[in-house]
Amino acid sequence: MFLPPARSRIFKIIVIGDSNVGKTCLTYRFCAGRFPDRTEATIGVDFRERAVEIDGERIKIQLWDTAGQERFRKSMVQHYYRNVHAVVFVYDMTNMASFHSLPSWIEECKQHLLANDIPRILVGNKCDLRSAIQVPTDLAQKFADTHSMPLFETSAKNPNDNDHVEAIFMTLAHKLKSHKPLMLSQPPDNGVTLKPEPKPAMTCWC
Ligand SMILES: Nc1nc2c(ncn2[C@@H]2O[C@H](COP(=O)(O)OP(=O)(O)OP(=O)(O)O)[C@@H](O)[C@H]2O)c(=O)[nH]1
Repeated sequence: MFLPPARSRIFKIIVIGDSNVGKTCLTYRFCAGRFPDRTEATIGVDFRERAVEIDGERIKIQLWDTAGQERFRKSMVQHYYRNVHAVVFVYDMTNMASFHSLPSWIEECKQHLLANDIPRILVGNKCDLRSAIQVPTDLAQKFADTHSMPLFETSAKNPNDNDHVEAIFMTLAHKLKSHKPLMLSQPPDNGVTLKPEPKPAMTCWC
């Protein structure tokens, strides 16, 4: 008897933070395995997806790369937060203002997310720009502790950090596996224009 293959469970993760902190580059690094050749300011939301295998189960990680610029996100905000399984807050380690913006991103999240127990992580990006770093690790760690989030410092650009970017999203994926995810056969259509990336050939990092 022919049995159709089981559909993968899908987890929706939103990536938020100020404009220019590297949200697009981080999501691209995880889904395509490399730094993008060029990026432009995200308008509304971009969407990337990657299938991974955890403990023998294939799951799909759907990354919602949101616009950091207020004028590009206004009308979209309610769509980002629908059915979210996890949140990644990103700041730029070379830009203190992006770190100081984090409380307002956390507040926005609080206003839109119904469940309080959604996994959240904090990512300081651009650690490759060593001489330009403005946000000390101990300050970021204190902030992360206050908000009960794990902190990761990484670089979407430095190829040596590829494994680290992997680890960040895979840590989330492991956490989510024990949560109750959405079962979807295609990206949700909430009236948002989603731009799927070409499917990269990826293997799972474990
Ligand atoms: N040196 C360095 N530059 C980075 C890194 N990540 C991103 N950038 C650069 O930072 C700039 C902004 O990156 P994006 O990924 O487009 O930033 P974003 O947060 O998605 O910006 P919005 O779409 O406006 O919200 C680009 O010029 C990237 O090349 C990194 O890890 N290191």
